Amino acid sequence: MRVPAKINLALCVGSRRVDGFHDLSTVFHAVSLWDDVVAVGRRDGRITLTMSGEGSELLPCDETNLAVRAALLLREQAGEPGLGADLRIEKRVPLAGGMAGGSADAAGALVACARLWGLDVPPGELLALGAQLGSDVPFSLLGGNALGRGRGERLHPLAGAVPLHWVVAAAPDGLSTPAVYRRFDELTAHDGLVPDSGVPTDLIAALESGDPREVAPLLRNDLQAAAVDLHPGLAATLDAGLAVGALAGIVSGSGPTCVFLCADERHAGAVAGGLSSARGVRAVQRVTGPVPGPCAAALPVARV
Ligand SMILES: C[C@@](CO)(OP(=O)(O)O)[C@H](O)COP(=O)(O)OP(=O)(O)OC[C@H]1O[C@@H](n2ccc(N)nc2=O)[C@H](O)[C@@H]1O
Ligand SMILES: Nc1ncnc2c1ncn2[C@@H]1O[C@H](COP(=O)(O)OP(=O)(O)O)[C@@H](O)[C@H]1O
Repeated sequence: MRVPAKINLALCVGSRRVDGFHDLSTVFHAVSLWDDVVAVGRRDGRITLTMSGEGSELLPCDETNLAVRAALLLREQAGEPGLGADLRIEKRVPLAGGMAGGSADAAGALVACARLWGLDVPPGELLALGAQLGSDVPFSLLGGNALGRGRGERLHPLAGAVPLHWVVAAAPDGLSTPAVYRRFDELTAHDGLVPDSGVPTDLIAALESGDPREVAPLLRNDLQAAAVDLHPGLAATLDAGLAVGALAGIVSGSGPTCVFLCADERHAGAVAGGLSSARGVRAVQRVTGPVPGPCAAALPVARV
């Protein structure tokens, strides 16, 4: 089961709610960088996990891993405690990079286990289970382009199938999502700013046009200042991408991965080449989006 990473073309962050989450309007965009999740049956009712690839040596394989939690939640929901599985994950999405790799693994485990165990779970129910595991998990199931509201879990699929070309610049380390949201709260309070989670309608219209030059000036990430504050090297990475000709550069979600929008495939090749030796950039990859998630047909495309 191949599950894509995401970037946020717009991440409009509102105030912190009483439950500790922030209200959002975010335009999710799934890109061609995937974690692979496989579930193989076992008869002893145990759920085990082995991981390889990007950052996997830093992750526990016990019941704190999002993929194991996903399998346990699905089994509990099915009311079949005897169901077992060996989960195997090949990671390619940068760990703690703001590209929702953990959410992709949880989404992959839900779908792979549902198939393995022969459970007929309607896609809408899978999305609801995903939302219990993390705010980004429903989008990892859906993929494509989607507007996320609430804490990011309420999804409206968006039109816009023309591929956009991106260069992804991974950082040598990760950033903690809660720490970035906390820094966002501190910075907005300090600067007297009013957080605004209004829907970015201009960006949504530009995305529908498929013209990267229309999309570029409308990319927006309200968490970017907080991520750069916690990881000052990101400012140089963003500058380096613009210096080698990217149409626009932005921190992906809570960071520290930076993504650069390019005009077409050739341009992406040139930008990737220019960025590959930039200081503070661990790895550079070219990707396109949108790409479908494993439950792509779960919801109809909406007009917002
Ligand atoms: C910032 C975003 C943008 O898509 O993703 P990443 O860039 O980290 O991948 C998301 O909002 C992250 O979603 P996800 O990583 O699933 O977060 P969760 O597990 O639900 O929550 C982790 C923590 O992040 C904070 N959080 C998350 C979502 C939200 N709308 N408001 C928040 O304040 C809370 O502190 C929460 O305890
Ligand atoms: N299977 C998993 N893959 C990645 N991270 C996981 C996984 N299970 C739990 N986590 C936890 O989720 C955190 C966020 O990881 P990740 O989803 O890669 O980044 P981000 O939230 O920035 O997109 C990790 O630091 C780790 O503690």
